[in-house]
Amino acid sequence: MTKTLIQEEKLMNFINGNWVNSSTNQFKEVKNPANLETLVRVPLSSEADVDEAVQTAKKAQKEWALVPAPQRAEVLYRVGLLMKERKEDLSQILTMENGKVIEEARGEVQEGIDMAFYMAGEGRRLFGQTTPSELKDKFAMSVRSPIGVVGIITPWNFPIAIATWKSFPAIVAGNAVVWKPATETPLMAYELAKIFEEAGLPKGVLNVVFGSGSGVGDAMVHHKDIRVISFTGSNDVGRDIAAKCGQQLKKVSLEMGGKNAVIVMDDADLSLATEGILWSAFGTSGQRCTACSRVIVHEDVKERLEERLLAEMEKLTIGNGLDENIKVGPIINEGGLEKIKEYIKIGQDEGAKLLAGGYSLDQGEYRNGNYFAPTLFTDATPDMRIAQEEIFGPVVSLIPVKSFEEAIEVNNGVEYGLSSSVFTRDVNRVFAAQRDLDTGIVYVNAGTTGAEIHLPFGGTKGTGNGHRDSGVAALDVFTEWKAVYVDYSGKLQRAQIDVD
Ligand SMILES: NC(=O)C1=CN([C@@H]2O[C@H](COP(=O)(O)OP(=O)(O)OC[C@H]3O[C@@H](n4cnc5c(N)ncnc54)[C@H](OP(=O)(O)O)[C@@H]3O)[C@@H](O)[C@H]2O)C=CC1
Ligand SMILES: O=C(O)CCC(=O)C(=O)O
Repeated sequence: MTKTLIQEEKLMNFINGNWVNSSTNQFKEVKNPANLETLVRVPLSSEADVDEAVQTAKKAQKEWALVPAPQRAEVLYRVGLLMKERKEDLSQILTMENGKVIEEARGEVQEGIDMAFYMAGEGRRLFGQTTPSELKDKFAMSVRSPIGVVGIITPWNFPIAIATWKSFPAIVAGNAVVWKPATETPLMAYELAKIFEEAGLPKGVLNVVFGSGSGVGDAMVHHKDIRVISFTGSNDVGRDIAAKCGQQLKKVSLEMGGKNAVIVMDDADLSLATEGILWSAFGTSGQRCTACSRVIVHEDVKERLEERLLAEMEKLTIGNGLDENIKVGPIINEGGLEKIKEYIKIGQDEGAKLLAGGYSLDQGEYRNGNYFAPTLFTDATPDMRIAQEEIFGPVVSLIPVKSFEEAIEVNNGVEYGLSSSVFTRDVNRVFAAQRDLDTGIVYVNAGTTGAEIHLPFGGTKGTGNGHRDSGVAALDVFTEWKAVYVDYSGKLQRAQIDVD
């Protein structure tokens, strides 16, 4: 019944406010990971399509930048209202194309709605600074200026939320956007573009070009008129994009992988910790950049935690996320499934003890989908590959430690720095942990996922390059600071001279 929500058989690009065919006439089938049913065909566009979108965006941006920011914000406000009105349909389509369970899909769509209203508010803020001048009768201030055409490249795991984290601040700040969504999940992009169209966004301010990373994504990275690239995805691709942008002196914001840990101290509420681990390790089938894939546990509570986790894992229902009773949905595709299987073998070869899961499900009702059982390793050591590398699946490894200090060291001993969490009742440890955990996000007595949109989202070290999505911080990616001096003395005054 829900498949009827998808009205198109083939998608088109959205350029200059029109739905247009790609120049290649080539398509890829998009499948529902829960049953491998074909949902839609997505165009594989070309460099020429990217160029058309950029030229149109460039023209539209000049006008858009002159629209007062509070009016730009009104469009976002209407986008938020429309998203809210269509929340259930959007959530079901999201579950079909991505596989995440329906309650999580609703949560993701809600993030987009929240972002729309939050960024609409920015239209009446977009604060700059005023500051005294060194000279008499002179006024000094700094203002945020739009940058021009921005390119956003988004992944499949949060196909609507991440797009809103990037496109909403870009648009409210007066930029025009060219967006390449992940090929696996084009339907959310199609739906969001339709909503923008209905909300009255002027033609050309948002353009969507579907296609592969190596085709469309790379063409965007190299296009001289795209002045910023905001990317979320894997580390390899992010590094490559950063190098190419560096050569062109193009601003680039990167949000990449994670190897996030929950620390469970000897004084923790174990029932709460179990719940936090379960939700952040197996929610979205572990396919979150913030997913918990390590549990750093004090040796005194290790066995009790293992028992609790095993008992709760048995209750996890696996299947098609459209069923409200399902807790763990499928893996996005065959490639993702294979990668997880490889890591199970690596973990076993390294000597970690497999306590639960470790296999894919391919019989009976699971025959036509990409399902993997929630998996628990224990007695992993910090240097093992399963404790260092991003798996992007429902696999979590317990690493025993002897002290709080060791726990912090193990947490920080990975190349990534996105999210971390500590379960403890000791207020001194809470404050020391939030200071010493080298991650962009720290949770206390909660799992590693569940970011709120008005706080900065991103990580340290190999997770990014110092920029942030979400919150006011996102505006820094999509604006340039301009310093403005107004001299009203009526004479030429010179700063930077020695007045003594
Ligand atoms: N830190 C964060 O905020 C987040 C990080 N992630 C990370 O994303 C990864 C999973 O996403 P996944 O989609 O597999 O990542 P990828 O890096 O493969 O893809 C991300 C996006 O980049 C595009 N792309 C691929 N190659 C290129 C290229 N050479 N030039 C330009 N664009 C390109 C992809 O296109 P196409 O779809 O066509 O391949 C897709 O739109 C995980 O590592 C996860 O940790 C995910 C979410 C949040
Ligand atoms: O879990 C969160 O807080 C957000 C996760 C996310 O955006 C991601 O994994 O891409």
